[in-house]
Amino acid sequence: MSKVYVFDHPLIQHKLTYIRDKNTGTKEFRELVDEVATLMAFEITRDMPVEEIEIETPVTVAKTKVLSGKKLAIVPILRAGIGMVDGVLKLIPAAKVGHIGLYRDPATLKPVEYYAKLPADVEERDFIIVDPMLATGGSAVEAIHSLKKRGAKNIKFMCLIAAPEGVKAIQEEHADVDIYIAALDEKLNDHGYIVPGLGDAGDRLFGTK
Ligand SMILES: O=P(O)(O)OC[C@H]1O[C@H](OP(=O)(O)OP(=O)(O)O)[C@H](O)[C@@H]1O
Ligand SMILES: O=c1cc[nH]c(=O)[nH]1
Ligand SMILES: [Mg+2]
Repeated sequence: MSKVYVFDHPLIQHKLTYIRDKNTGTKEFRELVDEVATLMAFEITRDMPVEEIEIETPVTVAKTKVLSGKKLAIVPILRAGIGMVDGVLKLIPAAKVGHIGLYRDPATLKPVEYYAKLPADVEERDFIIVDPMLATGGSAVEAIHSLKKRGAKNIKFMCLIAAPEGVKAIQEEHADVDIYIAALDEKLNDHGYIVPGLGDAGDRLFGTK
């Protein structure tokens, strides 16, 4: 069963409050999403493998640790996932970036894939899918299928706000994928929006409404 990690760090919760606030404008919304993505990347990389090397400090020779070079890729679900990419890359600049284009049909709420481009060495990489919202879970489940179909084996899913329905959908379809969220909200409304949520993440990031 997928594990669910809720990052309830005070800095993340504080910034999330202003992300949720309807009076927060596009510029500030984008900056805050970027900052929270960096803070979440710090937590999500806690289990990254390290190896010991020997270096010389100005004082002596020391055995010390560096990342062991595990290959990573970040995959935003277009469009809204784009808002989280730079924040993650600040901490993991060597990661490659793939893209999965999905939109949720407003009538059926089903995801429609319109684009997919991943790094060539898919099978050698660990993947972090990023998207601010996990609502019905349709988009996340489809994006994970899309990555697995192309050879990805080790996948994590990271989002800002999740509804219980979305968490359940990933757990039922992809029990091997752990879920990392900043807040677990109450429910979905009749239009499939997360309550209390933050509204439409893509529109708020890109100013399209
Ligand atoms: O869990 P689900 O019910 O599938 O909903 C979540 C999806 O909805 C939003 O994307 P949207 O379809 O609004 O596309 P956009 O990013 O282009 O705005 C969001 O960014 C997720 O990808
Ligand atoms: O609340 C929601 C649900 C899906 N997509 C969004 O952007 N917001
Ligand atoms: Mg949207």
